[in-house]
Amino acid sequence: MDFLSLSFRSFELEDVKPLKENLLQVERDNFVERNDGIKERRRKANSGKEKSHDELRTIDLDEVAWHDASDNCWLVIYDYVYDCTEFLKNHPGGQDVLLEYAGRDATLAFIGTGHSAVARTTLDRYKIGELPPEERIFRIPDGIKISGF
Ligand code: HEM
Repeated sequence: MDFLSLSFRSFELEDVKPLKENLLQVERDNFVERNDGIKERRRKANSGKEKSHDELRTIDLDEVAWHDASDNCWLVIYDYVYDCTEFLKNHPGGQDVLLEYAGRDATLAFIGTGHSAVARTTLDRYKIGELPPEERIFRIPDGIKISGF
């Protein structure tokens, strides 16, 4: 009986060791796979961002002016065009201040109200285009550089 149980135990221990090692290896492989997946998604997201920035649509002031209503509200800030229609109801400063500038340039109002870096980052979500070079007033050679844009 003693001999039997001893030999059974030693068989058990030897059997578990490689199993544990296999499980650890599977865990390691999964981790590497997950990590590679995350890296790949980040790489794609970043390259997408750069691409969309390069391919920004040119929108002139005349087209912007047509979007001056609460269900269709575009703003120009620092020569970029933003579709703020969806953002109107979420703006911490209220809808009215945005609607005052619907369809036109709101750069000085935006800068003048001392928006935070968070607000400037929020802007990125709504960017749809930029003014043609001949209509820009800030982003021209030797123009005023506004930090954060
Ligand atoms: C799409 C453009 C805009 C975005 C994304 C935006 C975003 C924000 C955000 C995130 C805040 C919270 C405070 C902060 O983080 O700075 C804020 C506050 C405010 N915004 Fe805007 N904003 C925009 C345009 C404007 C414009 C054109 C005006 C015009 C005057 C304005 C007036 C205000 C005011 C007065 C507050 C202060 C609210 C308070 O503290 O009670 N915003 N905005």
